[in-house]
Amino acid sequence: MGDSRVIALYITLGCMAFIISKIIISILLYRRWRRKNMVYEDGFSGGKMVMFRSATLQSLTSEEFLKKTLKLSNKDIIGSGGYGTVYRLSITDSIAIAVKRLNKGSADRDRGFERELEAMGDIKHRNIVTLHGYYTAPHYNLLMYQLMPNGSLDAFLHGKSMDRKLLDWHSRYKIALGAARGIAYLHHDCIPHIIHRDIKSSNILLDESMEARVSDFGLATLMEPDQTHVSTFVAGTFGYLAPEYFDTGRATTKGDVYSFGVVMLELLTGKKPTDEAFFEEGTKLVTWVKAVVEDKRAEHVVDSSLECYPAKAIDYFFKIAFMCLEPEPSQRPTMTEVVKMLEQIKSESAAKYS
Ligand SMILES: Nc1ncnc2c1ncn2[C@@H]1O[C@H](COP(=O)(O)OP(=O)(O)OP(=O)(O)O)[C@@H](O)[C@H]1O
Repeated sequence: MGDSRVIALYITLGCMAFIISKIIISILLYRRWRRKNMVYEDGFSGGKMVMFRSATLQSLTSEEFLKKTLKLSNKDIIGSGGYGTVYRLSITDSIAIAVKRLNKGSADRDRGFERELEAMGDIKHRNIVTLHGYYTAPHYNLLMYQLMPNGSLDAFLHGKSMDRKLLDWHSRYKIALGAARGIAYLHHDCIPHIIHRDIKSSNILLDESMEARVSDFGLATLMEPDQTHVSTFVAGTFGYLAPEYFDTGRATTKGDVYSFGVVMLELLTGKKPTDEAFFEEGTKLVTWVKAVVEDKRAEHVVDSSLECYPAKAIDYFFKIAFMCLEPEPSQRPTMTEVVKMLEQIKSESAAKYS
């Protein structure tokens, strides 16, 4: 009897020690989380929110936005790049936006930064991702973009192989034409004209109907990219940069045309221009495709996921891409001319597939 009491006492003491240690651990964890959160909150406090004429977010207040932003966690991340991390932020049950948090210290916080953002906020085009507004604080800058439910062209082409199969010839053609229209608008219809400087498949986003929307324009001119991000060279991304850029370092509309030509080849071949295999073999996507197509073996470079495609239309698509990829910038067409040439394909063959 005496023994069983002692055992019961030991069990009770053991349970109490276990519960007390759990409570102490929880308090310590909570205090650590609170401290971290306060540091995070401090980084955002004292900021300013600017909204452009956005019907979607008209009633969103700065406090509400901040409250929601502070709740963002890793599970809300939809992507990250050289300039920061992109999160999905729900505003209401039916409305969500993409918030890009620019890496601490990478943004130029002076007035010039805001002026450029305001210029971007004025741009409304069906092939350009809308910038709803921004929040600028002492330690962070947040950009609020229209959320693109189908992510980036890059993820579609180089992500899961199933996704690539979903991109038939007609979808690829439609994406090329939409992106070309968006870039042409930046080059020729915006005042002042805008040079994108970083045209690539990860900056071509896809809306709910797989229509292309150009994103990230202007960011390359707004700030120096993150030092640790290897794919970004001054402004722009290795694999997409026009050859003259390496000599002059000057961004031009013809440089964007070249990068668009690379995206066209990416669409047709399904190959990533930044693929290490090209560098290892001392070549690039452009050189490889040109050599094979000139050898009249175009079918060898066309993406094998494209099971059925109109050969004539593909030939013309290659021709347009090579015009964009002319080494001499003055020989390249303007983006308006590219749009016109792509539209000709539509009237000739794409209609068959729509
Ligand atoms: N508005 C958006 N809607 C949906 N997804 C987005 C949006 N903006 C960005 N993303 C996703 O986040 C990823 C990262 O975007 P981000 O612009 O930060 O970097 P990147 O373009 O991939 O690279 P870099 O910063 O070097 O240009 C994109 O590839 C895309 O998948």
